[in-house]
Amino acid sequence: MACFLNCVRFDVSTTTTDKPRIEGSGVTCYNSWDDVETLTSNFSRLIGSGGYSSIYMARFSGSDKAALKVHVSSHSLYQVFRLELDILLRLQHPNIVKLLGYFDDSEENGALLLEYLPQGNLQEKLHSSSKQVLPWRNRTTIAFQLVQAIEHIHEKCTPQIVHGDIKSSNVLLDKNFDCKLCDFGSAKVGFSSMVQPPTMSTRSRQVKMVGSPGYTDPHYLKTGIALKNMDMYGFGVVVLELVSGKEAFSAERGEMLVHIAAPLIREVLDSSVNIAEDKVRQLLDPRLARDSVDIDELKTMLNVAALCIGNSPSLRPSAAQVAETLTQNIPSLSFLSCGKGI
Ligand SMILES: Nc1ncnc2c1ncn2[C@@H]1O[C@H](COP(=O)(O)OP(=O)(O)OP(=O)(O)O)[C@@H](O)[C@H]1O
Repeated sequence: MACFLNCVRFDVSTTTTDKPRIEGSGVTCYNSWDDVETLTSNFSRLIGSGGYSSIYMARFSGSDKAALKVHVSSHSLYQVFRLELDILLRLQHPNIVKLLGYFDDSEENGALLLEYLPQGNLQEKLHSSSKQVLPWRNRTTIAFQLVQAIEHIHEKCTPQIVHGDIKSSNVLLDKNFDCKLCDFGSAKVGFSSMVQPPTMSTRSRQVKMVGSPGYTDPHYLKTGIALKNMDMYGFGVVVLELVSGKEAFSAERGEMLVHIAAPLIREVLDSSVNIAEDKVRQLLDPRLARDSVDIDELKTMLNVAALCIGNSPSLRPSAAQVAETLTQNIPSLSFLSCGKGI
């Protein structure tokens, strides 16, 4: 927290005495930095942090828990905040984190008030040393809900949105372990998703600084063009994490999960349903009891992951196709799909 507070500039000129106002969408617009301080009891509890922001526990309407995401104060990061705000103002989906309010000084400082997700992020749930193991049923449900959120931004929003940073730490979990996609700070909207980022060196055709290790589509690294199937690649890696309980990238061993899983993935793609059960189970998270995991469901999850991380982006399935495959092959998901299409 200390680091964050050093970075934020508390500019008195940005503080006005205007009262918060509730906009048409039901989102509250806070006009004063004092309101932000009050919401977080003066930034007293840090609950998460990312590359560009710190997330504090907040109280919304005096009592309900909420999370306040404060972007580091700078002119360039203000654009990241504004992008995330504009996107969240447009989105309403049960598997996408809900925006409750925001503060925007129109120059450098911005904060997003979000619904609070008490179970934290999926990365911590899967890879922390906690004894609590996420059951198989929750893992398949999370995969399905995540792909529904992706389908929503890809297919049901005009203009379309490419999230650009699908990874397990951007998947939050509510009290029932239902998933909510968050962090739209790397998103690309409409035609901007086709534009090469400025970090692209035209001579070497190498993107200098993009993506999260272990999750970034190699095709994006080569071309710098953010397409929907880049999100499907990140999704495929998250499915591999759900299956194996292994991290997408182990800094300790310098190892990527996609490389560890590559031999099995190749076999899955070659032989699909005929692959030997023992072989498939080799990648399964050893913390899951063998008989708690149906072999056909496991094969379906692996098959989906394999197709999503495939080398040829144009052959990757769409989010809608993955959602359909999952519901057709994992019976416990069929009742969830009844509420689809929000
Ligand atoms: N609404 C929320 N409820 C509970 N925890 C949250 C919430 N939003 C974020 N967090 C926590 O804070 C972490 C960082 O959030 P987020 O990914 O939005 O920040 P970021 O700065 O955009 O990160 P990145 O470095 O990935 O760009 C999450 O992984 C999660 O642990």
